[in-house]
Amino acid sequence: MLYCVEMEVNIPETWDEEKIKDYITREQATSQKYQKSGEWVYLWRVAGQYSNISILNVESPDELHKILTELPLFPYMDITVKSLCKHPNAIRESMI
Ligand SMILES: O=C(O)CC1=CCC(=O)O1
Repeated sequence: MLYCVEMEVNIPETWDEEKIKDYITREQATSQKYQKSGEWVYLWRVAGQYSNISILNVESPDELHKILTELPLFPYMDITVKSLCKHPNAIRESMI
């Protein structure tokens, strides 16, 4: 199942640089684990915003939930999930 996920990051203003660095390092490790497994297919920064657009290819909504809640920054992100299916007018097969 394909999902488009938008994650808007809201780091609390009270965090110091060390704490921010720690979260970002652990966030990277978690997302790269799923990028390497092939479940996290694309990760794009939204230009000019502290947010990303990601495409995930996972077995189920439960698996998507498991991955998203494993992210250290999960409690500090506003997340929007959209389920994707084929567009009838698409001229290319999905590369995923
Ligand atoms: O967009 C961000 O910086 C938050 C994030 C989610 C996965 C990741 O690697 O970073």
